[in-house]
Amino acid sequence: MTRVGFGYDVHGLTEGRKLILGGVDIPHSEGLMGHSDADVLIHAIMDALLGAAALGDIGRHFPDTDMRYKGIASVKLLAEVGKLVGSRGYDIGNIDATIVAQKPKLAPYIEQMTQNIARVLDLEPGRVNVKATTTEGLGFAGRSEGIAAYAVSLISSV
Ligand SMILES: Nc1ccn([C@@H]2O[C@H](COP(=O)(O)O)[C@@H](O)[C@H]2O)c(=O)n1
Ligand SMILES: C[C@@]1(CO)OP(=O)(O)OP(=O)(O)OC[C@H]1O
Repeated sequence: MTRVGFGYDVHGLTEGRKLILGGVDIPHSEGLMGHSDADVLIHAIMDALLGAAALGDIGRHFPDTDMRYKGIASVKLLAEVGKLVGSRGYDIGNIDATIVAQKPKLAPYIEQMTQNIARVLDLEPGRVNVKATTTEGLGFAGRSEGIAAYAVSLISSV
């Protein structure tokens, strides 16, 4: 059986934090706030995978009240989600994601993000696609108050 999953996440931008997206440390004047490294792209992807497998969401598996996850690299959590989905008898077909950010320009970092995600989930790179868009200055993302990410995934019973 093939199943689809969807994930969405938002984190606010602030000075004094690193900007980590798809496991890539991106030079910028601000970074994302969160209990973890606040990698909003990885969070959306994890929720898409958990959703496809009917396993809830990241808050259920990695509560933001648990100090084990304070400052953790979200790619480590993604590896856990990949194992969990695999342990339930599913293979990941593909992942597609969109980052919504007015700035910085993300195009130079997209390939590295894609490679990181594929490596962590032990997938061929062609099964992962990451995109970026602005909102033409509209809304919270357009005002650079935060960054959002959307993701979908397909998984299939082995
Ligand atoms: N933070 C971003 C946002 C977008 N891009 C790239 O620019 C292209 C055009 O963006 P629009 O919002 O005008 O659609 C988009 O397709 C991305 O390739 C980017 O690099 N970083
Ligand atoms: C990732 C977790 C880990 O504690 O913390 P945050 O970085 O705050 O991110 P969020 O998107 O709010 O999801 C909750 C948590 O699972």
